[in-house]
Amino acid sequence: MAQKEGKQNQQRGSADYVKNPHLEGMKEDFLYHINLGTKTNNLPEMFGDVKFVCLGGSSNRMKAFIELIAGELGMEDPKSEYPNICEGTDRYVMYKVGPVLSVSHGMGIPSMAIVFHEIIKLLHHARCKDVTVIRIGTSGGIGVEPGTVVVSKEAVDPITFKPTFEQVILGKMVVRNTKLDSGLAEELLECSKEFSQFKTVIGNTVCTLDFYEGQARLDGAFCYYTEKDKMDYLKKVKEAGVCNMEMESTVFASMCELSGLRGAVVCVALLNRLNGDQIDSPHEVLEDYQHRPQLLVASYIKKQLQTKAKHN
Ligand SMILES: O=P(O)(O)O[C@@H]1C[C@H](O)[C@@H](CO)O1
Ligand SMILES: O=c1cc[nH]c(=O)[nH]1
Repeated sequence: MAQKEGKQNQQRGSADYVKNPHLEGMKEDFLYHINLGTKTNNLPEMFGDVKFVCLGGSSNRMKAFIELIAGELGMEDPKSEYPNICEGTDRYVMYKVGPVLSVSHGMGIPSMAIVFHEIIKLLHHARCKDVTVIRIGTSGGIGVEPGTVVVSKEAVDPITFKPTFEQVILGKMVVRNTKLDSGLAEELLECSKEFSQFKTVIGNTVCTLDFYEGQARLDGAFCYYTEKDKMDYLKKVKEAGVCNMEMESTVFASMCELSGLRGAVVCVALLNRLNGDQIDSPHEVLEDYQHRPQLLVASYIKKQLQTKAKHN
């Protein structure tokens, strides 16, 4: 059942990020997986100034990102202490410096969806406005050099390569739109020009349910297809304008669309899947690759904040 939800699209930038009448009647909304609540914490005081939320799979990456942001914005903590706001739970981590929130989302669609529901409600309860959300991640490149940063034009499903995300709700299949903010993607691409040490491209991103069979790898625990089947599929993927594959972009984009949040997906390609499946580059090389989307997004945020400050 293709729902019309996505078409009722909210105005981007509006603070009305949640669309749930049930929330109003609740005594407390406890955001269980991030260990924060509307009664337990003063969310407007803690988060009311948030303008950027950056999400990425791993806890260490998101800690490194907040340190980078602190440096870029000249807000370093002399003691280098960036407390994990979600300390009371080990599901996700969250760091904040000025108007930037850095949050881990774990691996895969369900993990991303859970934390993003709670982040959207957090923004709502904190009465945040004009928030931009960016996933900074890693991916498998399709026909691009390892180390290339891909800014997603569209997050597409792995069967039809259309910008849709399917979710089972009340036992029925609901199809949601996953169109990303094209203006934001272009702004990020423009910003990437200052980084001559790596290439940045815009292209579609396939979102899968699995890293191995879901991404046509030959090196999983099970594989019931041939190398030719794999290459035929990856060729079709490439022909659909896809530059990379990862595991969270469609649910992320669909939730941006539903909430009205401006969203982008910026992932580095760790390898070119047309040349292999194993990610076996040296640790330092992978660290350097993983740092690239962070550099680009941190620079973008800095510029946006500087422009805003000039106009105020
Ligand atoms: O957050 P990252 O970019 O690391 O997420 C991608 C997609 C999967 O969650 C994971 C697989 O290695 O990498
Ligand atoms: O190949 C890859 C690499 C990182 N993340 C993915 O989902 N796939």
